Amino acid sequence: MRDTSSLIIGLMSGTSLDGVDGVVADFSGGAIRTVAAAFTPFPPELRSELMALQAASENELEREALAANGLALCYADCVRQLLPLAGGPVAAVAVHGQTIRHRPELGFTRQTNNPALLAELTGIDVIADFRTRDIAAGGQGAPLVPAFHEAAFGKPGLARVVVNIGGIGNISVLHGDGRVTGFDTGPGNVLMDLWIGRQLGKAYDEGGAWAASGKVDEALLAALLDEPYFRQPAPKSTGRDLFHEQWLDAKLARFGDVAPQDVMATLTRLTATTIADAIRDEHAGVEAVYACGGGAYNTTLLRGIGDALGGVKVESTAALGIAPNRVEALAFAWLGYRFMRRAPGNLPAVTGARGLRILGALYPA
Ligand SMILES: Nc1ncnc2c1ncn2[C@@H]1O[C@H](COP(=O)(O)OP(=O)(O)OP(=O)(O)O)[C@@H](O)[C@H]1O
Ligand SMILES: CC(=O)N[C@H]1[C@@H]2OC[C@@H](O2)[C@@H](O)[C@@H]1O[C@H](C)C(=O)O
Repeated sequence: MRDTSSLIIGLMSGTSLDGVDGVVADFSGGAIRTVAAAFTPFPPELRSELMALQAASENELEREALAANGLALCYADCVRQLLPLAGGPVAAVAVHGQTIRHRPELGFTRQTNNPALLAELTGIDVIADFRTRDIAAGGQGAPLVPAFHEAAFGKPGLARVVVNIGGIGNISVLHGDGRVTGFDTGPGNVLMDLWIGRQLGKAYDEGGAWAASGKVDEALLAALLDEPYFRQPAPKSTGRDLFHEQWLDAKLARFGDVAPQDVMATLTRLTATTIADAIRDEHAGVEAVYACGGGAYNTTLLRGIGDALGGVKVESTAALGIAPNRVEALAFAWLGYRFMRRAPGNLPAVTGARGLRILGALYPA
């Protein structure tokens, strides 16, 4: 492996299933610097196949393998956009893959991917499969970003929370004394995206404007909050395996008379409340909350989190120097860098693993 270069490409495609976020990161001299960023949307057929593979279906072995090949083409496309902007030789591509099942309680998680094909297409070392080793060590295999959040945003003496609001939400509590805790809080945008897609044919609620036009239905909110996952102690992680369309429809069944924009306001409040409750349970006196992931662009949601925390300041990670839509790809570049140095990437206090583990597997160029 050419570890003379500290330039790593990180690629993340998350539970929102919108496409691939990529960055070129430079870790020289202990710094964390984004050199370039790119986004490759999924072709609509790939997106709908990846969505279908989230649940059991006919002939899924073959279909998963074919989807993995399609995914590798998208990843390669993102790498091709990034390479001319890198400004030097890239040592490795660190790629998350696409989660299609996450069942740590059964001892597995599946990020579909074809890293061998990506190595073939790019001619660069590929590091993939970041979650399975943590699960093998008894952990959840998720969330993995808290270690990166501490490295990038931690500040001694300050209690900060970083909340990633993608399809699913997860918090990293940086206690300011070196301790880091965190877990998946539940739905981030996944239910909101489902609802606005069904009602208005839009991919998401831009800025949270539609939610802001409705009012929260307290009875529906109580029904949505009546979910054992929210009460389960950490370590815990979740995904579309639990928070899917059927989950939402079962909850909505008794509330057919609630206006669509009020349902939207209530789903937005659900995400805000579960995140705020999780933060409060972890730390009584956080000084600031920084949001990343696409949900950081939803001002109604951020206002909801701040209000639920009694006025704690909630702003995006841009305030700390990293654009919210780049944080996850940067985190996987960082995990790739850790792998190259054979340094552990997991935090047992977060995932529940028996110990620190080196995360990832190498597919040489
Ligand atoms: N301008 C915006 N206004 C409101 N919401 C937005 C905006 N931009 C993005 N989003 C939301 O963010 C989502 C994408 O977020 P992101 O890319 O962080 O998710 P992900 O990485 O796929 O998920 P995860 O972190 O769960 O793996 C979109 O589906 C949408 O709901
Ligand atoms: C299994 C899986 O892909 N989990 C994702 C998902 O998206 C958000 C949340 O659920 C988090 O647990 C994780 O992603 C981030 C990047 C993580 O591992 O920290």
